[in-house]
Amino acid sequence: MRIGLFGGTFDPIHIGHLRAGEEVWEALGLDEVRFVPAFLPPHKRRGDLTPFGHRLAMVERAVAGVGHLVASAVEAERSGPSFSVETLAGLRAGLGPGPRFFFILGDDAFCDIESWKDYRRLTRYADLVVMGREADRERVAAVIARAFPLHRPAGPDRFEAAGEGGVRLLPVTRLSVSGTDIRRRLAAGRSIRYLVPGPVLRYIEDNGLYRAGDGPGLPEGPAHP
Ligand SMILES: Nc1ncnc2c1ncn2[C@@H]1O[C@H](COP(=O)(O)OP(=O)(O)OP(=O)(O)O)[C@@H](O)[C@H]1O
Ligand SMILES: O=C(O)c1ccc[n+]([C@@H]2O[C@H](COP(=O)([O-])O)[C@@H](O)[C@H]2O)c1
Repeated sequence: MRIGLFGGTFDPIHIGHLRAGEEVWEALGLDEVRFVPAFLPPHKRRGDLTPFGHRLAMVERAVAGVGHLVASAVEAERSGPSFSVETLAGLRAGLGPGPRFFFILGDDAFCDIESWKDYRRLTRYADLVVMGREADRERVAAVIARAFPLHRPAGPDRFEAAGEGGVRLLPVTRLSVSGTDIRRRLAAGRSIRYLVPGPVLRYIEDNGLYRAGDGPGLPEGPAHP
């Protein structure tokens, strides 16, 4: 079984994440892509982070009825930050050597990977799939060379090392949508229709999320500079 794991804060999940997950599923012939909301995102210590239960509920609604896209609560109730290497090691321990995992992340997140916990161990448990634009290929290749020095080019967009998961660059459509922009629009009382799936929009409205003054998600400015 080939399982994609797409981690994120997902505050909220939006059409950019969903379209990217769909394209990775299709391009790599995966059985499923699991969207994994981080219980405590290691690098996003926003005081206004929406509670995990709401972020997971929005992911569940976003993928409902799509068999190959799945919501995963694997990082729920983790004590301390949700380090990806621990998530992958836990999944591997639970499921054995059978499934092949593909950890999916954007090139923005990947270019920061040298600050992640035990990042070199990630390829012990999974292949890394870096979604990005062709234009950013050189920048990503430079990070791969530094962060995964044992991985050697094995094709234009693939890097491999013996006995390890590979690292590959995969161009996907990057819709110009972000959680930050969505939270700002909602805090300003503006529409986010069509930036998130209808059931996610309804969930946000029904639960009063991201509203100025009383919601749990009230960004004052960029989530990160
Ligand atoms: N529009 C998009 N298209 C494809 N991938 C995206 C897009 N936005 C974010 N990602 C990727 O999804 C993963 C999770 O992102 P995250 O949940 O932080 O979303 P975000 O929209 O960037 O949120 P925020 O604006 O709050 O930082 C990261 O690997 C990121 O690179
Ligand atoms: O393991 C780490 O040290 C680590 C540091 C930063 C981010 N991550 C993971 O990367 C994914 C995207 O994170 P973010 O902050 O861009 O939403 C999400 O699954 C995070 O848990 C993981």
